[in-house]
Amino acid sequence: MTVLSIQGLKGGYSEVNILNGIDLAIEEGEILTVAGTNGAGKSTLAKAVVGLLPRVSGTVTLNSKDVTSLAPEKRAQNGIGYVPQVSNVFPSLTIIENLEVVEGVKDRRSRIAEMFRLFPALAERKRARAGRLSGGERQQLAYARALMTRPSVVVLDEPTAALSPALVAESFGRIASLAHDGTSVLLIEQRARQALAISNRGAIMDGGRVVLEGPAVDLLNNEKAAALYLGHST
Ligand SMILES: Nc1ncnc2c1ncn2[C@@H]1O[C@H](COP(=O)(O)OP(=O)(O)OP(=O)(O)O)[C@@H](O)[C@H]1O
Repeated sequence: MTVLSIQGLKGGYSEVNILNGIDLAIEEGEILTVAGTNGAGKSTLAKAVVGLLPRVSGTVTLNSKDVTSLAPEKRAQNGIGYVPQVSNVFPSLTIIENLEVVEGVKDRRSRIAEMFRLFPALAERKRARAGRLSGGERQQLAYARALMTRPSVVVLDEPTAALSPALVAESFGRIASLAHDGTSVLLIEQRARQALAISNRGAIMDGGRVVLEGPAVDLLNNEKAAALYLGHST
């Protein structure tokens, strides 16, 4: 079943389009990696999907419902989770407070308990202020916040960007298990090879367009993709 469908998406921050017509779809429990050059429009695509891009045309459909005209809060309530690249937690609030302030959560107590089960490191430090957490803990909290509403799809914008190398593999493992549990993932990543290695499908953006798309394994073996977009193999 298609969970998220993006059709003919164009838009930007002003009258100049950054996205020049994007068509993508993600099935249930699938990870779709979006990679590409710097400035290709990957973060802008993430913003368009979650409702934060000021100017868009085209459609975003979630579980067969057209959510294009919905505000970000409504999209979240409908099942789109988002972990932005920066500002993804409230530094002055404690871990537990960061979870308590997520809007649109029905069974809050049990969801918080579930998040502490999924992220035991957060449970241990639940009264610590988010601003005092390590990069890895902070990211776990950002994931937990995004998962509070039981999203059908989570949009992760460069989740490994601020992590030490030791934590990168752990982060990809966490993303894989999210999808294994049935959550679809739109994964924006600079570490394209590692991201594709845990993905079902991949798309490569350049100049606001998808220039290559297909099964992740095909992209990993595609010489053009490797030479132009995937960088070193480490
Ligand atoms: N808030 C903004 N206002 C105006 N232009 C912006 C804004 N954010 C990004 N842009 C522009 O949109 C274009 C695409 O940026 P975007 O961040 O989406 O690229 P990206 O593919 O995510 O790149 P990177 O991998 O470097 O983060 C760039 O030309 C950028 O300068």
